[in-house]
Amino acid sequence: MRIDLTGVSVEVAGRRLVHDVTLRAGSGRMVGLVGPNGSGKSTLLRCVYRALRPAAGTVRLDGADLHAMDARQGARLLAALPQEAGTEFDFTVAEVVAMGRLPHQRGAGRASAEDTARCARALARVGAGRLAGRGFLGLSGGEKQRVLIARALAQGPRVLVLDEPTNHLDIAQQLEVLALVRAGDTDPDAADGDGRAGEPGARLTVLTALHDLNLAARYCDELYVLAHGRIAAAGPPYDVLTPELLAEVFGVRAHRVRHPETGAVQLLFDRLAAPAADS
Ligand SMILES: Nc1ncnc2c1ncn2[C@@H]1O[C@H](COP(=O)(O)OP(=O)(O)OP(=O)(O)O)[C@@H](O)[C@H]1O
Repeated sequence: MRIDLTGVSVEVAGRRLVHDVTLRAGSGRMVGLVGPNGSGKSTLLRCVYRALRPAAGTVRLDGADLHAMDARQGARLLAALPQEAGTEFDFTVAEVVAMGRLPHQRGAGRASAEDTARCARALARVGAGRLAGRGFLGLSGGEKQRVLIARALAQGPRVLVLDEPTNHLDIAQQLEVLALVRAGDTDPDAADGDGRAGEPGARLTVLTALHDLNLAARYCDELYVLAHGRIAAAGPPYDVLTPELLAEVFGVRAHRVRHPETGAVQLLFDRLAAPAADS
């Protein structure tokens, strides 16, 4: 499923934080949103997963206006993992993952045997099946993140929106979580409450904010760079992450080197002189 943002601007408390963003993630593509702290990544993503409405512009899934859909319809197509997501109540892991099935349930929302099986499958896919009976609040940051990804997968979406999914993860977990998301496909048994099945094995479309530029370049098909709430550059990762752009947007001097075994490009960074402090 394709996601198109066209001329999206976002305002919070009367202040325009995101200006005129046009972005496309083609069906099955993984698109990264990178940019310095405060550049507007979370604000833009909040608009995509409908925590905010755009002040201008549209967000479309295969051409259909996401903000015109009812909440359940939208939640069957798009699942999100917001930054600092979680729950303040001490639910079990199985209960947290089961929340992903709510958009598919009718009336009082009783879980069917199929819902339960899909939740177990989602937990197994993220390698967290053994955590099902544990309390969510007692998990480590990395375990919580896996469980929340399982909840998003259990939702049976076509599109995943992730805000810094590697936050709090050690390096091995970062690589594993991104590989998991990258390889994610729509659940082949994803018949929803209307009996509509996802295309079997179709790849999920992923839009994710990431801070680590090497990880973003390694896992994403395309990158969009945000600076001061506007798109500064977009395209294939190493076309976008030029030394000039990295100096201008991130204030770093970048060197490209090759991984000695795989030959993959790696970026090394040095801080450029910090800009003069505000007077
Ligand atoms: N509710 C709010 N009220 C006022 N300003 C806000 C609000 N939310 C965000 N901002 C401001 O909007 C700007 C963009 O914030 P946002 O969180 O979208 O950036 P970000 O690129 O995700 O940053 P980070 O990389 O640090 O997570 C920041 O200057 C922030 O202070």
